[in-house]
Amino acid sequence: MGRVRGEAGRVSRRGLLGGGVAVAGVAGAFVTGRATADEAPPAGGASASRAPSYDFRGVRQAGIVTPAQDRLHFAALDVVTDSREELMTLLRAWTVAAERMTTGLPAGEIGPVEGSLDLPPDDTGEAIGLAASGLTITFGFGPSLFRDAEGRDRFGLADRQPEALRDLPHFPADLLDPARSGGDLCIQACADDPQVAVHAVRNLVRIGFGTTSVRWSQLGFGRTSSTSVTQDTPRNLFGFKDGTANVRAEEAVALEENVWVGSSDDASAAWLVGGSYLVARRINMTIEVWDRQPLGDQEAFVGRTKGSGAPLSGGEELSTPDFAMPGRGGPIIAADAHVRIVHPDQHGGARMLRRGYNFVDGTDALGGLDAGLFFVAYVRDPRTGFTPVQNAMAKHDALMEYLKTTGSALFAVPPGIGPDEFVGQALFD
Ligand SMILES: C=CC1=C(C)c2cc3[nH]c(cc4nc(cc5[nH]c(cc1n2)c(C)c5CCC(=O)O)C(CCC(=O)O)=C4C)c(C)c3C=C
Ligand SMILES: [Fe+2]
Repeated sequence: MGRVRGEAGRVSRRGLLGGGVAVAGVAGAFVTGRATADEAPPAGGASASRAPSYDFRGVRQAGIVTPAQDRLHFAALDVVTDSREELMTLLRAWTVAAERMTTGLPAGEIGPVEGSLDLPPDDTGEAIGLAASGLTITFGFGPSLFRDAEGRDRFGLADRQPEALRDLPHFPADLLDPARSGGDLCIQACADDPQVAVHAVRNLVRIGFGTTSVRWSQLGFGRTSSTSVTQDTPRNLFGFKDGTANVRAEEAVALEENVWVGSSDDASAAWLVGGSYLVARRINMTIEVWDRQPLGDQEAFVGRTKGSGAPLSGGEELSTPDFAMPGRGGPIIAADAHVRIVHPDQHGGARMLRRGYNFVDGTDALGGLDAGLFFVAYVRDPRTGFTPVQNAMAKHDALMEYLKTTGSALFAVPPGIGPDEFVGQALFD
């Protein structure tokens, strides 16, 4: 009791342990490896050894084209107040905390162990000694933030609800758990250290106490996409390279066409221009059944080889698939192969920026792994960029026999912010 508050706000998490260099403030922290969300990644990518940090402020929110980090903690929250002011206050507080944590600082300026012994700390402490670890925090707004289930305007925002921001349709073969679906707000925290990602979400949830409650959350590991040409293609839990044909940070034109909301897209959503839509789908994979399928069948279902990830029509991983090449009794890339069904050629050229993660949430009642892909994709318009692709998959894709979608949500992700702005501010102006 009576302990004097120190200058913990001026000390990095590493500095708190005494093992690192205390920094003079946010601007000076972890300069090495620092990048803005729109920049190409620092040389070497987001390797833990270089421990880069990414600016929270910028033209775009970080965590979209940022080279996909290894770990995810995703949370969907419901707003439990009716007050627009309280919602804005929360977004202001989240902005301050997110900017600090992505720099490697504690969530609050007092810090986890420097404050009064009589008060709860303004940071929970489990990231003491950990670097920024490439942490990005990306915020989104769900359809239910604008209108409740009865269509009532909750916060005076209804006339700003984008046309495209409606609940996703119920797709054939969806087995959705409402408790794992939807949400007024979302937080996507990605980092190369799982504890840093969990710390970020935990502290934002703590700050939101009384204004928000967590609806559902998902941990992920082993990114299943590359979002930069500097990254190797990782593998999903079926053992296949995943992310080969993804939209990359370096593809400026493709990003404008497929990922960023344009100025003429929606008159009621000027606040979203330069942002994107985040589609989240929790897809269980029946691992044990898949593992009993012959290698040749597994490759036929995907349309690529399991080893190199090359299309079955030949070449290397990055070779263009030849969907017309004949095979035995039909095209060599089968009519129901995943890469054929979802290919942009089948969907008016629509591409998406995939940013999903593997998950294993223990075992189910039958002893099988409760495991799969937490599919995350950023699209300019889900009505053209996601829904037709998902519908085609649900109806025709050979992979579907091994998939069960248990959670689903859509969020509008506002663009980045300048100095003194809070995340999503333009929605309230
Ligand atoms: C509706 C969109 C998609 C869902 C849902 C989806 C689920 C899903 N995908 C894999 C495995 C792979 N997907 C691959 C490519 C790929 N997938 C989608 C879309 C969805 N996938 C797209 C648009 C693409 C790219 C197609 C192209 O442009 O060629 C691949 C191949 C490698 C790659 O390009 O990434 C694999 C493997 C699983 C296991 C899965 C559900 C659990
Ligand atoms: Fe896919």
